[in-house]
Amino acid sequence: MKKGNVLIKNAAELVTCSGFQAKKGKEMNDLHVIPQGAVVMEEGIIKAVGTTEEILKNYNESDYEVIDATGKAVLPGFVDSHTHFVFGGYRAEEFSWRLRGDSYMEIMERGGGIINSVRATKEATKEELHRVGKKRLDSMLSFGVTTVEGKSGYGLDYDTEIKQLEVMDTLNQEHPIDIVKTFLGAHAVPKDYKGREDEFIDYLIEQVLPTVAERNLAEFCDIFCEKNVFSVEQSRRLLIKAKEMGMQVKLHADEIVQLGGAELAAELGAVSADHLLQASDQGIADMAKAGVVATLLPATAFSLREHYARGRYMIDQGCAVALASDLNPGSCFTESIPLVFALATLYMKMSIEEAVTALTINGAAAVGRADQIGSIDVGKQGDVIILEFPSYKYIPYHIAVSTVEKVVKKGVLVFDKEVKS
Ligand SMILES: N=CN[C@@H](CCC(=O)O)C(=O)O
Ligand SMILES: [Zn+2]
Repeated sequence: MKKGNVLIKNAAELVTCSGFQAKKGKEMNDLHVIPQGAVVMEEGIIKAVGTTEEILKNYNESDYEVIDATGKAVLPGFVDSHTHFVFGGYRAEEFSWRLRGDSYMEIMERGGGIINSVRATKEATKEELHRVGKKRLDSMLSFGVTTVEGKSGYGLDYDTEIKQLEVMDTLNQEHPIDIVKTFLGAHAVPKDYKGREDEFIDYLIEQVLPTVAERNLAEFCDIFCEKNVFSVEQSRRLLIKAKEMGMQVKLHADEIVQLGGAELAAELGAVSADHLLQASDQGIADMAKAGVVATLLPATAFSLREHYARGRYMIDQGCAVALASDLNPGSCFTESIPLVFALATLYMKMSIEEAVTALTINGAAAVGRADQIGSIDVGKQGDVIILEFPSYKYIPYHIAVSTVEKVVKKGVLVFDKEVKS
């Protein structure tokens, strides 16, 4: 039997999330569920999808590793489309300061925040970053994540930004989770460039971006477009150059202050704009029109005790919404997909169906891979999860606890809660 040949049968619900592009507005409620479903994968690619009766008529079980999913729901693997999972050090002290009342930006403005992680990441060896990165990927896999986006941004200089991207490259080759790399050299203003932000953007454009693009070290370029970080004009300048060098673009937009990041994302044809807690009505309308995925990060709002992004309103305005963890050492140290589900459904007024879409096909769209992953469709990569419960509705219902029992990646069983190591 060839590697990657799997037949999963008798799924109480086969939640296909069928589609090859982002789902917008009302489409987000449509999960395309097949009761008593089955899926066949050959050499890691989905070959057939249907009811178990149909599939067993046409495929011989002896040719496959068979997984009996009786009483269980099967879904596409989750796509966590916004993380900063490769970083050195921790910032637990800052968390306690925030509990005391200090704000995220106050800590950043007095020289803490991202800059603290930059120092620790510069000091960390590649081996250390690899070890902690792998540990975090293992944890994500246990939550059913099969593809993750990972950003650099804790270097802010050539050597450390490249080091982070290279570590992600190695992990991508070794770990079952696929990693989509994003260059976030403009994540904060380094101390030496305070007040000279334009020169720092010039430095990134002239001295770092060309290597990232030439060596194909990242598919995306991102920027923290925020008051007291990088302006709309600086963001536009960097991202236009990144596009000219063949990269796709994303933005950390309108997180703390309404700056016009959502409007800029639409103007530039960004693949996604992320955070969006303060996005304006006009920005949301522009994003819906331009087809920019709105990537919402409710665990960050929760951790910072901010109000949540207007997910319900964005969907009602016709946006495609994705959800992601935002795993990072500062504003949101969690890889918990169940927490994201709980917050999106309970506090952002998203239906369970919309939340499932946001973490599967729309997560895939947010990393430019909706044609390859994010749904159980013939021709796509065989990335699926099997829950320990019969319906996808158990995901947020079992509050903040993982319901994922098994993970199949490219047709291979890579995580099984039942098998104790
Ligand atoms: N907001 C900016 N960047 C990160 C936080 C990074 C950090 O605090 O280390 C985010 O997406 O939440
Ligand atoms: Zn981020």
